[in-house]
Amino acid sequence: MFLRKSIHTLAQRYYSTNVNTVGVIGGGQMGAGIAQVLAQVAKKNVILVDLNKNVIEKSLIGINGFLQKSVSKGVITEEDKENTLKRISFSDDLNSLKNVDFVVEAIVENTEIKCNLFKDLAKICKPGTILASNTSSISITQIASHTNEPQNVIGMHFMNPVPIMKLVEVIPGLQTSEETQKTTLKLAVEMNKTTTFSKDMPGFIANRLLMPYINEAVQALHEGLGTKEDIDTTMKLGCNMPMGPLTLADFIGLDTCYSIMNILHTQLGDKYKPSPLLKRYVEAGRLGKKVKHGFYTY
Ligand SMILES: NC(=O)c1ccc[n+]([C@@H]2O[C@H](COP(=O)([O-])OP(=O)(O)OC[C@H]3O[C@@H](n4cnc5c(N)ncnc54)[C@H](O)[C@@H]3O)[C@@H](O)[C@H]2O)c1
Repeated sequence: MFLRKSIHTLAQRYYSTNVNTVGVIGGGQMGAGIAQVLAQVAKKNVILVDLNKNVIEKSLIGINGFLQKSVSKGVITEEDKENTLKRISFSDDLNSLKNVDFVVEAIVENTEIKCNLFKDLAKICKPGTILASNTSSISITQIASHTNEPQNVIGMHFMNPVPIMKLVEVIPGLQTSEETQKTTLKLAVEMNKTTTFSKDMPGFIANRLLMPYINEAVQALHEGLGTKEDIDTTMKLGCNMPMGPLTLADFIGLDTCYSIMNILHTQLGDKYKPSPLLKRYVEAGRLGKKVKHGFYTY
């Protein structure tokens, strides 16, 4: 562990950015994880903003719980935990981001809501602030067109759970500058993440490949090809997947899966049509693990 920590400290020194304070918008499962890693690993000051005060409370409990587990396992010290928590502040007011150097947006996967948020951010944040979106599928170029500095807008797609998963997909939009790309890559290194680049196409690389697989599993369940356990166990034990596709869908959030499939369907054609059963689950509010009820009950 010592060696790994030293290599990371060296990489951080070599690649460090001028970013001191980062605003994270959306305190759901992704936003909370991004805020934690920014504060814990990259040692940034973080302002986590969510419109919903209950979510803010839940994020704090979640981050605290994750850090406490790491202390119990001996991965970090009690002091590391306290210092991480001190670096994160919480707000329900977007104006609290007026002095940040970098923003990571992680709100609901909805094109109109994201575009409106970026329009507001362009008015609130100081000129030169990099605005990154953690969108799973929405065009970065389209989001950027709602700001007055599209060169500063970029996709920074983290994987779930953020403190554990190594990858960040980086997606430059049509007008994203080299400078914005460099700073984003450096920030990802400071967070101890590995990066890949994807063209700004629906779903980028990860979800262009993953979502049709999950959707097909839902369709298989819809057609009665097997029970949910049959489908998940077949893929887990038969194909060495770390978890079955329906369990994974519950983990991601069925609303998020459905939104991504809709973007793929609208922009890439009928091959990507969401399964009617996925739609039904979303209509029923059975959104997966985050609400304790999806294909499975938690
Ligand atoms: N869930 C995943 O596995 C995963 C993985 C990678 C990327 N993403 C992407 O990350 C984003 C967030 O996903 P999530 O799973 O964390 O969703 P989530 O439903 O857990 O959280 C979304 C949060 O955004 C907040 N919110 C909504 N509108 C807001 C606004 N205008 N201002 C401030 N807060 C607002 C909501 O209160 C909620 O807390 C989505 O774009 C999703 O596609 C998700």
